[in-house]
Amino acid sequence: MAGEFELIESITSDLTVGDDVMLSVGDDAAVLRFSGDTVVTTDMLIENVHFKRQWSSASAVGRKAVAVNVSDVEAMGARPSAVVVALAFPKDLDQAWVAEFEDGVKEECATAGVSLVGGDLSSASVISICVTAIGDLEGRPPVTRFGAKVGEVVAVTGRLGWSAAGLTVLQRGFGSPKDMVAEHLTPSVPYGQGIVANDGGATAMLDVSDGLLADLGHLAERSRVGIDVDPSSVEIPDGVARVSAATGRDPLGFVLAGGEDHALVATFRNEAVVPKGWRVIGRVTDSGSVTVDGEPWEGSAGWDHFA
Ligand SMILES: Nc1ncnc2c1ncn2[C@@H]1O[C@H](COP(=O)(O)OP(=O)(O)O)[C@@H](O)[C@H]1O
Ligand SMILES: Cc1ncc(C[n+]2csc(CCOP(=O)(O)OP(=O)(O)O)c2C)c(N)n1
Ligand SMILES: [Mg+2]
Ligand SMILES: [Mg+2]
Ligand SMILES: [Mg+2]
Repeated sequence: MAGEFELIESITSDLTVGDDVMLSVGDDAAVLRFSGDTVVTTDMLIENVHFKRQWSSASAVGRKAVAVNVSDVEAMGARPSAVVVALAFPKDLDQAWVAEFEDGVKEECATAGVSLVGGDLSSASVISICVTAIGDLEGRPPVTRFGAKVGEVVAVTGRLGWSAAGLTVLQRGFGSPKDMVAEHLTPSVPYGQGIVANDGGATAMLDVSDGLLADLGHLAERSRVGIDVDPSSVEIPDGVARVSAATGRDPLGFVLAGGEDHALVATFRNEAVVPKGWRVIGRVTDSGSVTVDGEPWEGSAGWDHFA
């Protein structure tokens, strides 16, 4: 393994940045210039909690670390601008793992349209990653979790259930359906749709990380409303149906409570204003809780790190 500063040099020597980056890596902090209010968010990926080395390539872990963070910037209705990436790993880790991880980070930054403007390296007993993502509202209002009103519709864009189906087969030692597994290892965030929803009049929004019903629960609580999901409007992807048949688990469970989807879910005043590419899956009610076809969901609504 190279020394810390040689590693930083090899990671950062080929970086390119966007026009809003005044100063990138090599100083004590980066400097960005925005035209509107700034959005900032952070999320960690911890080995054996969020990924396993035997399941994920280093590149997939790098891509996921960026994707799950930029997803939160999208969920505020902002334009994602930049990320900083902190990585800690065991001293005996193969240096190629670090290089491939950083390649994955850069690849996803390019896909998401963000600049890598800094980071940190440390040693640790397991691979631990912390990304902070920054976005520019460019004069728009933020789309919060607390703006949903009774009578509005709930709509989603992105893939629901794929990630959980992929995780389920990985946990059983299998590698297919490949599209489900790939989605779990690197979620395909609907980049650009946060702004589309904001400009389309979304009244509240979040990204689905813990599970659709759990996350809708956060939105309902913050907005002091209820939400009813119409299960007949929720598509069951082929791969989810296959994993469900193989495991005997309810396909709706993957879609409604699976987690790590990084789809965007938002409320809109009515169906007519729902943007193209978004599917209506439910309504905002006055029940004060999240229901599925009017009934409480039996079983887990999503992930809890300490449950
Ligand atoms: N350790 C912490 N200190 C301060 N705020 C936190 C901490 N952990 C989570 N939060 C905040 O709590 C809110 C919910 O967090 P979380 O469920 O992780 O959101 P998300 O699923 O979008 O990542 C966010 O606003 C987040 O910034
Ligand atoms: C090895 C492994 N076990 C379990 C999971 C499943 N899992 C881990 S964290 C999580 C929920 C989302 O992660 P979190 O850190 O809560 O993200 P946030 O809500 O903060 O965006 C899920 C479904 C996984 N991805 N990898
Ligand atoms: Mg979080
Ligand atoms: Mg979120
Ligand atoms: Mg969470």
